Amino acid sequence: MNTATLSLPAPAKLNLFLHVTGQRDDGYHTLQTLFQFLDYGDTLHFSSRSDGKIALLSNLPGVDAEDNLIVRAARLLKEASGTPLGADIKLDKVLPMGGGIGGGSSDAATTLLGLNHLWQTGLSIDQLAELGIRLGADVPVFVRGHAAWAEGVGEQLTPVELEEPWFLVVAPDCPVSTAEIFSDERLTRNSSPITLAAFVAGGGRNDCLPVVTTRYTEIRNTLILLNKYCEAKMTGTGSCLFGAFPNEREADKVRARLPATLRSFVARGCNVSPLHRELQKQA
Ligand SMILES: C[C@](O)(CO)[C@H](O)COP(=O)(O)OP(=O)(O)OC[C@H]1O[C@@H](n2ccc(N)nc2=O)[C@H](O)[C@@H]1O
Ligand SMILES: Nc1ncnc2c1ncn2[C@@H]1O[C@H](COP(=O)(O)OP(=O)(O)OP(=O)(O)O)[C@@H](O)[C@H]1O
Repeated sequence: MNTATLSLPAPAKLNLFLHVTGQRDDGYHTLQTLFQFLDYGDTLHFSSRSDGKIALLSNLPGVDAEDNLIVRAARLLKEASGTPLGADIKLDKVLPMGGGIGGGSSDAATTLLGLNHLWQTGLSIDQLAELGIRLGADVPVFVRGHAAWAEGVGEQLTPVELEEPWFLVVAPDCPVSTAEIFSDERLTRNSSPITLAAFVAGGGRNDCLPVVTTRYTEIRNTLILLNKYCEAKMTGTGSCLFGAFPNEREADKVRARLPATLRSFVARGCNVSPLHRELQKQA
């Protein structure tokens, strides 16, 4: 039944800053943010099926298969392309969930690009990004695969070239629901827009941070701890915190000083997504 297989990365992202600039009539918030990828993430394995079934062979605790963004992405692509093919999909989950590093969105984007390749459905990146936005605000940047300045709800993307430092990412054992933070009445929703130059000169903050640290003591305490060693920032709506370092050794040194009970990893910032680098090799 299997006709072809493909294994691809689903990397994490960081929001290097995040300003909430307004709220649309549909409730979604308009943002300004800067996305960069990490060379660290989940891995997905795809096998084509001739009987048209979409089967996720790995269980993600707390998420029904039908709600999994991988299955939703596969169904969306199958419907949009009209392919008679299906797929068996396995997920090696590495990224903390509810961490603000975009694990679910990245899994969805890898599924869209992976199956588009495997099924030879021939959709363009623009078409895949349009499908992606239906699954989540963060999916298009993973589909396009380049570090980007983002506006709108995160879908108006301008590719940028940034420095590629090493990051120490710390994941408090404390998943945060994005919807919960965006619905908190204390959230700042009227930040003034800034420019990329202003960010590079040291501007920009994460508007969600005050709400998150008020709601989660564990994240507040982890932020205080990480700030002893570097300028600690939060990605997305949390819970992950990060600091930038000029090389891997410096990042590892700080990591070694953190409590062993605190989940953390060191990864390189990437302007080109590891997914796209891998797909280029397959082309
Ligand atoms: C915070 C970021 O991670 C920054 O990159 C993203 O904007 C969130 O993207 P995401 O996780 O893909 O979020 P979605 O799954 O689209 O949205 C989850 C929920 O968060 C709220 N939400 C999300 C994004 C946004 N710009 N405004 C919102 O108000 C909405 O209530 C939505 O129902
Ligand atoms: N493949 C998937 N991987 C992770 N979460 C998934 C997946 N499919 C569905 N979900 C659901 O999405 C929720 C958010 O997961 P995710 O790990 O993407 O959060 P996040 O990193 O905070 O995302 P973002 O930064 O995009 O807000 C999970 O709690 C889970 O219920």
